[in-house]
Amino acid sequence: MHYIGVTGGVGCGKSEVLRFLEEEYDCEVLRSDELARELMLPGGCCFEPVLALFGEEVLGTDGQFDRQAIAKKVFGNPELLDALNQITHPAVREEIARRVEAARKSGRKFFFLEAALLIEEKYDEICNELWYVYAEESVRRKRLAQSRGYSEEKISAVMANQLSEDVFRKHCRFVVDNSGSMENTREQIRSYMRSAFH
Ligand SMILES: CC(C)(COP(=O)(O)OP(=O)(O)OC[C@H]1O[C@@H](n2cnc3c(N)ncnc32)[C@H](O)[C@@H]1O)[C@@H](O)C(=O)NCCC(=O)NCCS
Ligand SMILES: Nc1ncnc2c1ncn2[C@@H]1O[C@H](COP(=O)(O)OP(=O)(O)OP(=O)(O)O)[C@@H](O)[C@H]1O
Repeated sequence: MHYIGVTGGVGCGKSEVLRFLEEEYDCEVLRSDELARELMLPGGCCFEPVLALFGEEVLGTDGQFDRQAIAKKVFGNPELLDALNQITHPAVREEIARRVEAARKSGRKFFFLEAALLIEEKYDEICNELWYVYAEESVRRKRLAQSRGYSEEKISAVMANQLSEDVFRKHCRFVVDNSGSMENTREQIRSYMRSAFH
């Protein structure tokens, strides 16, 4: 099984790329943001420790975490973001390993893992290769404002906690430029897949 990590900064198009891969190839895909979200639900292994870190003020009326309230706190405060990461990352890492093993046993050809933090978390040592989904910053800002209503300040705060384009490029074997249409992006991926895994 080829184990491929898909990374890139906020709003570059990782989720769109995974959606395409899921449709087109015999693969299992895993979105680590989604997994972290599951583990932070009431009853999940990260719920109590995260609650202890932030207090009841980050709980919504439904008893689940209010992600916006947490984002507001952590993206302007590196120590607090670090404390959150220390709770979520080991749990996410363990669950990823379990799911990769299950996919391997089931005979899948590819496993795609999506995460913004693959390089920081040293997944280049764990995956067979990393891909970088790149898109021009102005394009990312426009898409995030339109689709998620993110403010300029929120986007800047998240970007300030992420790696520079140079570092992403240095660690990744394949760079897909998602600044244009999704069809253009799909063609770049098809072409790489043909040449790398014919
Ligand atoms: C801080 C939270 C509540 C913000 O939620 P929100 O829905 O507003 O934003 P979203 O999850 O879409 O993330 C926005 C952007 O920030 C990036 N990001 C998310 N968590 C982190 C982090 N811990 N460190 C750096 N960047 C991060 C995301 O990849 C994305 O690019 C949420 O991201 C979270 O619970 N993070 C902790 C879990 C985690 O570590 N996730 C990363 C994958 S392991
Ligand atoms: N090529 C494209 N053309 C038009 N819109 C796009 C394209 N690629 C992505 N988008 C849109 O841009 C937004 C951000 O893309 P996406 O959610 O895939 O980014 P992401 O990298 O997964 O973000 P995050 O880092 O927050 O997880 C989405 O609304 C998505 O539909």
